Amino acid sequence: MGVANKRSLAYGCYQALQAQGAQLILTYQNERFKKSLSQFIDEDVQLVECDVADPENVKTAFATIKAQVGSIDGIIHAIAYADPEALSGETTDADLDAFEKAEVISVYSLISVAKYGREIMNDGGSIVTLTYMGSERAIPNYNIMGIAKAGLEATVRYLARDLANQNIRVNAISAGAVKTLAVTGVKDYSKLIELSNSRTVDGEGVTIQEVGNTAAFLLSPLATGLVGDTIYVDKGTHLM
Ligand SMILES: NC(=O)c1ccc[n+]([C@@H]2O[C@H](COP(=O)([O-])OP(=O)(O)OC[C@H]3O[C@@H](n4cnc5c(N)ncnc54)[C@H](O)[C@@H]3O)[C@@H](O)[C@H]2O)c1
Repeated sequence: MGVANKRSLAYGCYQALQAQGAQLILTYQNERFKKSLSQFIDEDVQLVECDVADPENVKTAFATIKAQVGSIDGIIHAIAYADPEALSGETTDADLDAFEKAEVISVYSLISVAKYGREIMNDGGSIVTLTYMGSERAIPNYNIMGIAKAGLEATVRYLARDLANQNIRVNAISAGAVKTLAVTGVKDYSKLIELSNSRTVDGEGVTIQEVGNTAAFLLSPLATGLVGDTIYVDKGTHLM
């Protein structure tokens, strides 16, 4: 869930999972994204509409997936949104509407995805979401999205506890900064990426392939020991 274009972190996940022979289904937000996907995604990959702003859409999307394939083994949730006006200045500038929107799309969506996804998920399944270090540190302009990511990481822990009775694992990847559509909403995002890259072990930013490979690992039985965790995949930025 969350491939917008070839720069998307979810596209790195798509590529990594495809390399492992997974059968993939992509969900897209609306027709505009579907059009974009159809230009570079293999024709045999199923595309299902799912605007997570309304949980009813999530319910419908998983019902559609059930009708098409029966059951699934994993979900990658790579979705977040906040109005660009809320991703600049100070946290007190954000109004309640902007805050609620960010929480609904970036946090509650993981709950609704888990709620309806678990109904069609096989024993031993795995759910992975994408988060960012702005959950723990006050990153310039990240503001309410940092608060949302803190909520998302807490959501991962609670879902991990609750889905354990179905033998489904839930984890998060905390990715380093990568230039994607979502990041361009953050004011001065180029500076953020530059600073982030300058603090990696070799001065080069993490790639979407590296993020995707970790996602493929987390979906696989190699990661059965990882439950409710947030794993940094940022080439060391969080340490420096
Ligand atoms: N790019 C980074 O530096 C970075 C770092 C750490 C974490 N992340 C996280 O990775 C995830 C993926 O973002 P990305 O950077 O690949 O950007 P992206 O713009 O490629 O992907 C964001 C996706 O969210 C989807 N989305 C937004 N609102 C939606 C809605 N209402 N319903 C359904 N889908 C919706 C968009 O359609 C898009 O596919 C996000 O959670 C983001 O916060 C990104």
